[in-house]
Amino acid sequence: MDDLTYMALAAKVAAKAGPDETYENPRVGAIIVKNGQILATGYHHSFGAAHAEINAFENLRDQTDIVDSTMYVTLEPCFVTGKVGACALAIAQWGVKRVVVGSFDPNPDTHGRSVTFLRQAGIRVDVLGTEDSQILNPGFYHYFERHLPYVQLKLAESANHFVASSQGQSTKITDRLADIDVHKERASKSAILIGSETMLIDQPNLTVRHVPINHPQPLRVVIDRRGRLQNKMDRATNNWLIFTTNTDFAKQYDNVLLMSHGLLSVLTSLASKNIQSVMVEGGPSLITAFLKANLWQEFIVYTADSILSEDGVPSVQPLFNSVSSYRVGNTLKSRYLNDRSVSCLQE
Ligand SMILES: NC(=O)C1=CN([C@@H]2O[C@H](COP(=O)(O)OP(=O)(O)OC[C@H]3O[C@@H](n4cnc5c(N)ncnc54)[C@H](OP(=O)(O)O)[C@@H]3O)[C@@H](O)[C@H]2O)C=CC1
Ligand SMILES: Nc1c(N[C@@H]2O[C@H](COP(=O)(O)O)[C@@H](O)[C@H]2O)[nH]c(=O)[nH]c1=O
Ligand SMILES: [Zn+2]
Repeated sequence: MDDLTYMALAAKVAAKAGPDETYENPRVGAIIVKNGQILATGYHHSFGAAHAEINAFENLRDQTDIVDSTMYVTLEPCFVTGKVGACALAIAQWGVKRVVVGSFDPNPDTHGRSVTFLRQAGIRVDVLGTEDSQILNPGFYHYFERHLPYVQLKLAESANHFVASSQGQSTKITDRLADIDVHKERASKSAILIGSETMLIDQPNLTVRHVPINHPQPLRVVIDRRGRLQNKMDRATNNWLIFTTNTDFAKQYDNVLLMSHGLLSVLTSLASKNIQSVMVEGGPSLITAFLKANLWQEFIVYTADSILSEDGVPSVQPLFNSVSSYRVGNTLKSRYLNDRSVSCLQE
């Protein structure tokens, strides 16, 4: 097998973890090859857990076999010690002869540094420049390359395209199976964002509850330009972040921030708080504003099989073709991408 085939295999191994499990960490796969034989594979299972390279090493039947082997890894090994030790340092000590990297790490803490370090340690390093890692981790690359959170818009609608049964009403649309899927989507994000009307009408929790997580809950964010939540601060306590243009409101609370230039300034502010990805969970007015401002990367719509009254709150109809559409139980999940270069391999 050639380098590209081994790398494609490493990407498949990386995809064994879901984005809801690795959260703000990238999904990474590694393969150890010697004399044309795959000796071990490994991947990053979950946020804060051992990295792919370490797991591959641990999975070797005989760890002395690592000497003079080739390690294929979808993403440049990490250079700095974070939640776990730096993989580049471990690899340099193992006696690996060659490291084949799929893509440079976009994180400036590592970018190019591990490749240089391993070469200086006498290891041959080849960077293939394959796209697997970008496809596996669109949010991770978007955040570090564009310095803005990856924005996923999301709505749940009835079969006849309404998001609520009437104005001022909260309506449960999705069933249990779809809710589990929604919560997996939530679990892969750093923050969940809603508009003020949704906050006032739905009084939502916006937590991950239907799937287990071993990482922090997403930050809950509301855009409330007029400051209508001013007298309802019992719900939006310190755990929530509120963006407003109402200076009096912003002066009163530490978790209420002034937004100066519309939605882009909200995203810029979130990026400065290390928020890598945001799920915008409605309502339709806010989703439309993100679409119009072209400040989105992905839009998912859950279409239930139920019918709501024609007096309901209309959903947002995407004017582009979905890149994937499949059933989650009785619900149709459609995914639309703004940047067609980002594929949907993460499913
Ligand atoms: N089924 C589903 O998936 C969902 C259904 N819903 C339902 O939808 C209904 C509410 O819908 P909707 O009124 O659209 O609610 P939104 O949550 O979108 O809130 C609307 C408010 O958002 C703010 N807003 C609008 N445009 C912008 C902009 N460009 N920049 C910043 N803020 C903006 C405005 O308030 P201000 O000017 O004060 O900032 C506006 O009044 C409810 O019935 C709710 O139950 C809600 C979410 C999801
Ligand atoms: N009604 C509706 C959704 N509505 C969205 O979910 C929020 C409620 O979240 P929580 O309080 O955590 O359950 C609500 O404010 C709105 O943003 N989502 C869905 O997947 N399906 C649904 O039927
Ligand atoms: Zn690492």
